[in-house]
Amino acid sequence: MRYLPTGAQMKQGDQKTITEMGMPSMVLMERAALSVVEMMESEQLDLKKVLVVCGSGNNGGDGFAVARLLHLKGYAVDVWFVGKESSMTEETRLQKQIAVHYGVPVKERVGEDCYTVIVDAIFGIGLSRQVSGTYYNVIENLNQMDAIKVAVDIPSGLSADTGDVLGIAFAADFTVTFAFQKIGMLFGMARKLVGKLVTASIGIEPSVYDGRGDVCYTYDRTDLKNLLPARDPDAHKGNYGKVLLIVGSPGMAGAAYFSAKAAYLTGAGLVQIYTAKENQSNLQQLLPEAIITTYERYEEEKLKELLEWADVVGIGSGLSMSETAQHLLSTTVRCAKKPCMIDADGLNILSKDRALFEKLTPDCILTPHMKEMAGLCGHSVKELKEERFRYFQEFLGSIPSVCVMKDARTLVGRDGRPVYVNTSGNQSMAKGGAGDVLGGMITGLLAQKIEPYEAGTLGVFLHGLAGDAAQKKKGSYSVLASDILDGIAEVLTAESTEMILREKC
Ligand SMILES: NC(=O)C1=CN([C@@H]2O[C@H](COP(=O)(O)OP(=O)(O)OC[C@H]3O[C@@H](n4cnc5c(N)ncnc54)[C@H](OP(=O)(O)O)[C@@H]3O)[C@@H](O)[C@H]2O)[C@@H](O)CC1
Ligand SMILES: Nc1ncnc2c1ncn2[C@@H]1O[C@H](COP(=O)(O)OP(=O)(O)O)[C@@H](O)[C@H]1O
Ligand SMILES: [K+]
Repeated sequence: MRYLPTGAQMKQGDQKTITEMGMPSMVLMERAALSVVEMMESEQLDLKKVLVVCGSGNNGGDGFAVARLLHLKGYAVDVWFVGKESSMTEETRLQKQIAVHYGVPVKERVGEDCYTVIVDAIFGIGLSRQVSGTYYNVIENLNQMDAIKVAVDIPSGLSADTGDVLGIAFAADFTVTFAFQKIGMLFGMARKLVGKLVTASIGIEPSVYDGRGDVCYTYDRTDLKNLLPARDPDAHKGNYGKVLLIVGSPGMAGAAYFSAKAAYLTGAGLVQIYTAKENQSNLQQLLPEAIITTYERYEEEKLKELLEWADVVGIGSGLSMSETAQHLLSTTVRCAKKPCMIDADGLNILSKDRALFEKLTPDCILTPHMKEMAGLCGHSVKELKEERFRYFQEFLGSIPSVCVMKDARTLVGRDGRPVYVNTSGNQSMAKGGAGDVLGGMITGLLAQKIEPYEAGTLGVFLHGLAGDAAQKKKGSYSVLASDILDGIAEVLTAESTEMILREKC
């Protein structure tokens, strides 16, 4: 697990390390600068002639230290100081003095010199407003130079909170960020402008955020071994839960197939699909492992019997918004009294039926994509994209349930719990059926007695890993939902083989 702080949270982390651990700010800065130099050398950048562009804040201080370290290693370095003397921080003033004492050339302007590498240390996480005037011109000028571009901590001009470009931003080939990837780097233009990202450890420990519910986090592949439910050698299918999937209207057998197969592949013990009669023979052929039960019209007693049978329920994928679908959802939400994942048309129905919305429980997980989320929370997709965290938190405050807001960077949350931001997955997954697979995976995890919030975070993470495995085989254009299904098996096979090996050691 790794934290993804905002700019303000990162500053608190810096301060806590300085005041509570007694780590001097100048030592953090030295380590920050060392990590930038180390990256430049390990990436074998052509360091024949380096320009380090420094602002007045501590980002500029890092820059002066980088310049000094490179100079001491014998590389030709110039510093271009573009900040204001009057607003320099104490550390930056000191770093500038030290650099000058060591003989680093500090220039007020740069001429026609050709640089092989440009290091951007103008603004870091302290950028607080739109970039304009001279700073704008400098960044525009740097972007036009023909050199490898390295950003210190974050490309200048990018918001560390949202990834928005505040007027103009440095377009980096490499960014060395300190202690933690900042949350803004995952969104918007930041994904293009950060270039290759290196996160350098400089002495600010993750424990600075322990116990705080307001700092977002993500998972990495190494977390899987602690997250996956154990498989008992004495187990029988009953141990891994009975899943009821109420999915697939006429012509939508695919949604039922993808979600049911995903639930099985993620480890569920037994899957029953309750679907429209028309889908029966297709589904029986596609997935003989599933129990197929069908309806021609809404039958309350039959549905209640199935809800009684199930340990967990998934409803909505390909369900349509017919009257039958509305009855199915209404009875499920009101009567299920067990973990319940609601997806797709289930959410569209919910957004039009406020009385039913009020019946949501802590056992429910909603999995809207941005358009479905817009219907649920009453804000447009554009507004959601601009202020995703604000509206997501607001929505979480209005329901007792877990919400998985799907996008290129999916968020998972529950009121009172930190927001998980997914960093697995890729653009090949922007295809019909990918969401049905996710719904099935989350339901499959619920069936293995994983709590809804954890089933949401783990399901989303695994789904992205499965998409990454699919992209490795099929590239960015040709991945189908069925390839993501294959990806689940690939990721879990690798993980369970490792588990078996660990147990044998
Ligand atoms: N010990 C530590 O703390 C460590 C910190 N570290 C490093 O420090 C960085 C954070 O440093 P920071 O907080 O000093 O802010 P930074 O990003 O340099 O910029 C602030 C300056 O920019 C100015 N300014 C802002 N917006 C502006 C605009 N649009 N247009 C014009 N000016 C604008 C602002 O001016 P003001 O708002 O005061 O007018 C102020 O002068 C961090 O990213 C990392 O690199 C590491 O060494 C690890 C240890
Ligand atoms: N560019 C992307 N990067 C990462 N994940 C993506 C990307 N595009 C789509 N996905 C994932 O694929 C799934 C698509 O879900 P959804 O829109 O509900 O699809 P459908 O309704 O067609 O099944 C979501 O889990 C989403 O996070
Ligand atoms: K920078």
